[in-house]
Amino acid sequence: MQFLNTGPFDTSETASDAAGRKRAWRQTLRQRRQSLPAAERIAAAEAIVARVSAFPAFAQPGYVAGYWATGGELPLHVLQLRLRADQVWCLPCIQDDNTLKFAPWRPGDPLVANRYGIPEPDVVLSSQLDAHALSILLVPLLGFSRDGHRLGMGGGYYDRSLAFRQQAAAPPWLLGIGYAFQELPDLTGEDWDVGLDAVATPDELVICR
Ligand SMILES: Nc1nc2c(c(=O)[nH]1)N(C=O)[C@@H](CNc1ccc(C(=O)N[C@@H](CCC(=O)O)C(=O)O)cc1)CN2
Ligand SMILES: Nc1ncnc2c1ncn2[C@@H]1O[C@H](COP(=O)(O)OP(=O)(O)OP(=O)(O)O)[C@@H](O)[C@H]1O
Repeated sequence: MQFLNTGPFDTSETASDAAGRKRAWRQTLRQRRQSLPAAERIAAAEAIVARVSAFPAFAQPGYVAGYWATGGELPLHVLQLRLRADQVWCLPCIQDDNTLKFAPWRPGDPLVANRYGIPEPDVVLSSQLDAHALSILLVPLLGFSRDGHRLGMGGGYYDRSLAFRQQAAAPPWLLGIGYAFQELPDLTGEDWDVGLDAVATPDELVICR
């Protein structure tokens, strides 16, 4: 069992201290993300296009999973508009077993709200793709470290759906998306965490391994 008490933290930190630290980070970062001025959010949506495009795997054709930005998440609609003809934009769909599948979505296609009120493509299960079928996933995050650790919303959806990447090489490539202020140098991993291959912020593309 691996705890979060590595690095500069007191080595006597317990698992519940670590959980409390993660909770505090989540609260602070959610608030900071929500309160970002609109002008910065707009600039970020533009700037992220060049950063994602610099990721070598983005040159490959195939299914690109994004997300429908909510709660102050970095918006991806500019990126979606700039996809090439050989790339198909997909959005995550939460399953009954708390994993994610992914469905192609273009503006105008029907949407339905999931359990958190986030829009998902309104398509039958047989039209939804398993994460294995994707060439790249743009993964939403609350926090990240330069070595590819990710702090998410706490539902474990991405870790559960991408567990196979702990043993298998890409694709799908996992590219975290966030603002530079979401970097947490002291973020460490849990046993079930699936590492990110890279993180794109409006300022830079960080290759994690
Ligand atoms: N845009 C987007 N879509 C996504 C994710 C995401 O992080 N961002 N997910 C990434 O996993 C999945 C959904 N996971 C989520 C997990 C928690 C909450 C959330 O708001 N939790 C509230 C409690 C809400 C409730 O219980 O009803 C909270 O933490 O306060 C939202 C989405 C799939 N789709
Ligand atoms: N592969 C897995 N199998 C079963 N449960 C898992 C798996 N991965 C994560 N979980 C569960 O999900 C819970 C939340 O994990 P974690 O706090 O790492 O979420 P997160 O990555 O921040 O959330 P999200 O992916 O939804 O943004 C954990 O308590 C863990 O029990």
